Amino acid sequence: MPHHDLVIIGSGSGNSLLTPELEGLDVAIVEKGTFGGTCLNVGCIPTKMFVLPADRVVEADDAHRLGVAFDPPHVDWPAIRDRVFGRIDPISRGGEDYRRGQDDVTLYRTRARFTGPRALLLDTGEELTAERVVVAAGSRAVGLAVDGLTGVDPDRGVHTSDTVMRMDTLPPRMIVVGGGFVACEMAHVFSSLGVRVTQVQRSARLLMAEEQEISQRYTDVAREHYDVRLGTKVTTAERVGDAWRLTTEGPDGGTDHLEAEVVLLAVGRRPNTDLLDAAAGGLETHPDGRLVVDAQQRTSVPKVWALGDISSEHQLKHVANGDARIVAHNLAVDLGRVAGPPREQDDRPVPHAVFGHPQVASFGPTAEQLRSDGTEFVSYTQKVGDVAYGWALEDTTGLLTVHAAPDGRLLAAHMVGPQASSIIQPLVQAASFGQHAHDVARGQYWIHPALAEVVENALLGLPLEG
Ligand SMILES: Cc1cc2nc3c(=O)[nH]c(=O)nc-3n(C[C@H](O)[C@H](O)[C@H](O)COP(=O)(O)OP(=O)(O)OC[C@H]3O[C@@H](n4cnc5c(N)ncnc54)[C@H](O)[C@@H]3O)c2cc1C
Ligand SMILES: NC(=O)c1ccc[n+]([C@@H]2O[C@H](COP(=O)([O-])OP(=O)(O)OC[C@H]3O[C@@H](n4cnc5c(N)ncnc54)[C@H](O)[C@@H]3O)[C@@H](O)[C@H]2O)c1
Repeated sequence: MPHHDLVIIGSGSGNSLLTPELEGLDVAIVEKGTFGGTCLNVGCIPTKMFVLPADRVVEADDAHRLGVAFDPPHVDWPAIRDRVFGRIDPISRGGEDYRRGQDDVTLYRTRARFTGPRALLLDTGEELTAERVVVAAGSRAVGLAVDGLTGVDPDRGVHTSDTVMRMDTLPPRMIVVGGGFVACEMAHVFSSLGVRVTQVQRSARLLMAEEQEISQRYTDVAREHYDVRLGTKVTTAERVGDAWRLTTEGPDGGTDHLEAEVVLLAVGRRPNTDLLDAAAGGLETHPDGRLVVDAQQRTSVPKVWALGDISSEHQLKHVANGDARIVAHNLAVDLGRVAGPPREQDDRPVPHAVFGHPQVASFGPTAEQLRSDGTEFVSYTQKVGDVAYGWALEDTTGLLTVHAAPDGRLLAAHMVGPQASSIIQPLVQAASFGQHAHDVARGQYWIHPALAEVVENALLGLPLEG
């Protein structure tokens, strides 16, 4: 039975663990799916590459407000799709070939599950043991339990984000079920590319977890672009010819029927612990299936660490990468290759962005959460349309809300609007380093008349003490 110094389960963020400090170890990587994991192959990177042409279409359509008109776009789906995967697939293959070429790395292209602490059985029948194990097995899209919908079936038009980006042709109609990150980004992409999209969201707004006004504005804009059904759930599904007919129940209890060639299920992701027989490995899990880890990313079993979606409450790539940096360091400390102490998670804010139309970006609690926690705070909302670049953009919907402690510490920022994912970063920095809001605003020049003046003005608007 092969015994390795280190076994890594999952080649997404797990593949970035092998820093120079770990050189020379006998390492095994076990990967059951496409090499490189979710972000590279079916997640962050392809989705954002699809969002870009979608943004172009919306911008061109919107340009009449600036005095410029374009003809309706010609959308070449195979060209759009092949640009994306023509770039990504070779990176995945190259990464796999590189690992195969390393003398001290063994790649097992199959599923692993635990049979005991640091003991694994592969679907090929091979058994492995290891001195150290890192579980980086990620998460997967969940399905929808609805009568008539017998699971994800891309050949019959029932997709998740794993398959929808590789469709041969664009369908005339698509029903997107869900109102979170994936659903909103995909509804933006496919509606902009000419598909008649209906988004079905069981809650009262899209992106419900966002600050209420941001979620409301996002929902209002989405409704201008495609059909959004709020407070609506899918009750049954049936196949009608080449299409799906979904029966829905609306907020007033009334039923309706929606038809589309493609149904995209975007109703959340669950950690892959069940595929791993985590319990057999002695690994404790949270009620939602995540592995329990401490601040050093150690699981409940000695010399077994975990990182990324399998253990994190944030299913975000920058968080998985941060976890991987901690685990790589702590492995090196454990091996005596670098001096301690081990690294720990700190309380830095975790930002996220939704690359829909418009973009949404945020970190920290919403006003509602701050109030229910009894936190003392002050707020200011700066409209994008009220700064000079916002005039240039003719922006009517963008805004940035900042929440701060009365002493000037930034607690949260929530933005909807153009390039929100980048605009918000100076606020993430200020909050991460404990900078005073007014120091950030007045301790530097803000390029005029750049969009970042939204940040400057939001900070200056905060009614702080002193
Ligand atoms: C459509 C979409 C868009 C996204 N966009 C963004 C974004 O813009 N920004 C952002 O920050 N995040 C985004 N995310 C989230 C981000 O992709 C994930 O948080 C991140 O990829 C998680 O990395 P990971 O290493 O934990 O898991 P993964 O990258 O999923 O790696 C886990 C690997 O483990 C393998 N595996 C699982 N179980 C086993 C087993 N038992 N044996 C062997 N191998 C196994 C899997 O096949 C997989 O390759 C997006 C996700 C999706 C689905
Ligand atoms: N830009 C990004 O950073 C990005 C993009 C995509 C995904 N992600 C990550 O991946 C995670 C998963 O994304 P997601 O959009 O699948 O999940 P999500 O948790 O963001 O949204 C799930 C949505 O499905 C709805 N839902 C859940 N169960 C349902 C049911 N039975 N019927 C109808 N609706 C139901 C919820 O109300 C919610 O609107 C995100 O939380 C995020 O961390 C990040």
